[in-house]
Amino acid sequence: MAKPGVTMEVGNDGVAVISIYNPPVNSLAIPILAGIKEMFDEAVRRNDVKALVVFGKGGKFSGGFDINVFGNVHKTGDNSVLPDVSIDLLVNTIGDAKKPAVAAVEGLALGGGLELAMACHARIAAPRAQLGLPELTLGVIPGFGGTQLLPRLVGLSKAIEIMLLSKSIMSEEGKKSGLIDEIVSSGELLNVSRCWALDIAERRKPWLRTLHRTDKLGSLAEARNILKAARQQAKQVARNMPQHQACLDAIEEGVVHGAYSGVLKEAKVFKEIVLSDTSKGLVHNFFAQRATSKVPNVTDVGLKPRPVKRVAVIGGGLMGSGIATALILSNIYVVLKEINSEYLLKGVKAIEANVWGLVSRKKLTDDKAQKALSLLKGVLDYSEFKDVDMVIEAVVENISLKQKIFGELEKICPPHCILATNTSTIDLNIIGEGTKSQDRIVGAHFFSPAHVMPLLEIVRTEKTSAQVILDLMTVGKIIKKVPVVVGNCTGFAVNRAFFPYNQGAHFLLHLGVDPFRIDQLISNFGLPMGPFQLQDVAGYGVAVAVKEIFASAFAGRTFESSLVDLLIKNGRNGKSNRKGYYIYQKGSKAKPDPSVLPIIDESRKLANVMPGGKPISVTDQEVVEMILFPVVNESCRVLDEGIVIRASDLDVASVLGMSFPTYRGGIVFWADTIGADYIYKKLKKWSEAYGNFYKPSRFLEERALRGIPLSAPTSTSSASKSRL
Ligand SMILES: C[C@H](O)CC(=O)SCCNC(=O)CCNC(=O)[C@H](O)C(C)(C)COP(=O)(O)OP(=O)(O)OC[C@H]1O[C@@H](n2cnc3c(N)ncnc32)[C@H](O)[C@@H]1OP(=O)(O)O
Repeated sequence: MAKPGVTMEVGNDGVAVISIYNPPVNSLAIPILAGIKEMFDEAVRRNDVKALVVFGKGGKFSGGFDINVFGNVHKTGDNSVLPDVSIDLLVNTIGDAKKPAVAAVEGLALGGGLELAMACHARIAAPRAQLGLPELTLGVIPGFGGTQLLPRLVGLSKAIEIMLLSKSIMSEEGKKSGLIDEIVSSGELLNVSRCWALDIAERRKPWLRTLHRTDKLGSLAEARNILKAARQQAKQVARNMPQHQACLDAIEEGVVHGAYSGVLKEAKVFKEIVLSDTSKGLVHNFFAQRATSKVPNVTDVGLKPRPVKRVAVIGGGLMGSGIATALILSNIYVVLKEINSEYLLKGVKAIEANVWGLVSRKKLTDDKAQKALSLLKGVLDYSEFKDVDMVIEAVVENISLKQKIFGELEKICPPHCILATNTSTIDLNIIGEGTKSQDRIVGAHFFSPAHVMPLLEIVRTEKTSAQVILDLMTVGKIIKKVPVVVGNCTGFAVNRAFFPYNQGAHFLLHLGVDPFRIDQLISNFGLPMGPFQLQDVAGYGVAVAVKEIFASAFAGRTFESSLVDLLIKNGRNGKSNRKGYYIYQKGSKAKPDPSVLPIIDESRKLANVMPGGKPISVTDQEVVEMILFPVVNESCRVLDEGIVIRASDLDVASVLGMSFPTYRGGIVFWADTIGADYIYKKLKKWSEAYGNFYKPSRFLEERALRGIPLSAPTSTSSASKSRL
């Protein structure tokens, strides 16, 4: 196998082809950048070289700067290891070189990869190459000149859109916007790029130095307006994150004072912002997401995923219809089973509404919608189940009903068929109790709405086979979910770790804190909405259904009140009947409903948890902590019991399943930034004042006392308890 590196071949035509090889994505690791510089310098020196072509081997130009370097900077706090690429390599060596260079782009050119291509004097691309500057998703800004190069090629508005939204475009759109000079087939890519480079060298084509261009920038007044609007937009969509405004600062510097000044500003900001907590959280999340696809004894034992072409979904309710939607959108044939034609029709209509909803939001074309819906068949019996590869049961949370269904499935479905349940709380061993198919019973826990939310918790028992887990992971990826393999317990990883989130909010409310203040503070923290609004949106049925389950599974550390029952008794059902904690009117934002306060007072009286009968006084920070630290505490139990393979899996699950802010890295990562000791002491204090709901877990106490991060791997004694 060839070693990663940069090579150069000089042809008889006088073109030097500089090739990057660093699989899997040709990331620009520091030695690769050094190799590019070395080859460029040599090519410029050599008399037999007239022009250069830069190329990425293996079908990909480059996935950008090596993100591992950011990880190392975050560990050490030393940003001096970041190379000076923008000025030294891209401006001086490539942009201002005495010989022209053409980028031959295929597959992808992202981040530093696209910046390298933009510094060249022309870009030839293969069809459907992915082009983008996704640096902001890593909490940094483009740092190889991107903030200056892109606006000069595609204009300010388009460049800002690509950078601020971290939006990739295809080479076809790149051609229209001026980023790409010509699109040719993959087979012709190198030849056309060589000819183009020679044409520039021999003045048959213009020699355009990107940073010298101003033709796409517009007037200063126009630029100022565009930047002002972008800053406003960034304030709204990227609260609590510094990189969006920082990126605009660098762009503005270049517009006002010229490209070189902009590049210098960019380099300075880049080095500072890489040390931000936001970047630490986002880079952690990047690697954490990728780690979820590595499951010991499943993905490392040479198994091959079996094809899953036909799936039966049982139950056409909210979850079943969402799951069926996700499957047909990814070209998987679905048989949807319901118990009567009325429910079946409702389920099919819900799926159609999901699909056409995507069309109206321009996320799907008409043709693709028709194609997806043609893959759906509604049925009222099991006759179509004889040749399905997988069944996903998504009926109501009723143990005996699920047991009956799995007993029937075992008899009807082919022996290879995976038997999955979408239960969100019930123990899988109980569901499969009466069957002999426990090796193929697995949890496929989707989050609502299932065709939108990206997380798929794959729940396995001690008996689920590795092959079945691998197959479901593969299906998860095909339907564009992030599968996270977890162990079997009440609530699995996400609902288990987050049951104290809702209960903590209710506890605080019963201690006298205003629910609208709680919601505001939690949304300021970065969740899309506060716990009470979320409850309105999810519907009170969920709260009622899980109350008993959690109370018995986690006896002694739960908080229950009569509030939801009282709300329902008073004709409130949350968003579904437009009356909950908030009032919901068409076309306007949810508004706090003061008429809910007497109902809350009644519940407070019944719960009687306020010390001395008086509302407690808490700071804004304490409100957030009193809701999220109990979640950290339960997360500790999840880690201790081995419900997740690694702490970072819980981070990913919390971000994708609970919308915990990605830039905070995930629940465990965030907790470690605060420190186990601080969290332990706070919980201990509250448990003394308000009872066992806050009592620190054994795991948290041990980590706090020993000064070990919560994310550090569990000891062998704990690992031996693993449910995985
Ligand atoms: C100075 C500059 O302006 C700063 C930068 O350039 S920052 C980097 C900007 N680039 C990016 O953000 C791109 C990040 N990468 C991606 O989005 C995706 O990996 C991709 C679209 C390139 C490929 O996706 P996909 O085919 O699904 O493969 P994916 O599993 O994500 O990645 C394959 C492997 O490449 C690694 N990888 C991808 N991009 C990488 C990068 N830029 N640096 C280091 N490793 C990278 C992944 O970690 C993964 O490693 P693993 O197999 O050990 O888990």
